[in-house]
Amino acid sequence: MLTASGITAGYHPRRPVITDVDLTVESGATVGLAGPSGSGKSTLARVLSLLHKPFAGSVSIDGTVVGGFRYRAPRQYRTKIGVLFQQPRLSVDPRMTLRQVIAEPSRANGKPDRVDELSGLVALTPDLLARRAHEVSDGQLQRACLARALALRPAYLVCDEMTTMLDASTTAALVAVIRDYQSETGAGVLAISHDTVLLERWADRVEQMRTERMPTG
Ligand SMILES: Nc1ncnc2c1ncn2[C@@H]1O[C@H](COP(=O)(O)OP(=O)(O)OP(=O)(O)O)[C@@H](O)[C@H]1O
Repeated sequence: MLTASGITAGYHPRRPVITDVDLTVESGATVGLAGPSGSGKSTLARVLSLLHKPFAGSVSIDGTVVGGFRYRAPRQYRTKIGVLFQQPRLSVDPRMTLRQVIAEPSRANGKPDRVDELSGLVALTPDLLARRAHEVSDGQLQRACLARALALRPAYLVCDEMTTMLDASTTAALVAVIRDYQSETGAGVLAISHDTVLLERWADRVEQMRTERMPTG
């Protein structure tokens, strides 16, 4: 289980974006997270991915409270969680080829890269693997980001508006890849989306992010 307990988090200690939020993603389950824009879904996703330190509360993985966030997150926990963001371009060095993007987590962790296997999974051809991030479409780049997210065989996958920039057929293809990965490995998935139709189809249950304060702007 990937669990957030009593999370209060945000970008200014006096104005937290989320207050005392609990959320659990069970192994093998797909949990949807819906809620209005600005309600803090991405903030919670970043806390659960150990990328953002909360003001209060804890994240635990399979029963153990994780001791640190960001660069202080222990590697054995960080690598258990794969993350996909809405805008693949913001999470990729544009000078890297897609092959380098997919190989990066394995290289950084001293593991053999599985680029051929992973690229087959997300249907990226050798021709596309040789292109740089700025030379491919958003959909092709998001396919590479999904392959990268699966590279270390994470026990949990956090998908934050992963499909917002994509057309319907790429969305369906990526969701299918995640479903297959899940049935093979028993991974738990957190799926955040504005698209309630997609969430109803994709998730086993859908949680609502409650709003503490109205979004400004
Ligand atoms: N890096 C940041 N610095 C300061 N404020 C931020 C930052 N990121 C998000 N916020 C603010 O935190 C609030 C919650 O944002 P967040 O992205 O978590 O919500 P969300 O529910 O994911 O919204 P959306 O559905 O629009 O993505 C918003 O008011 C946003 O402006």
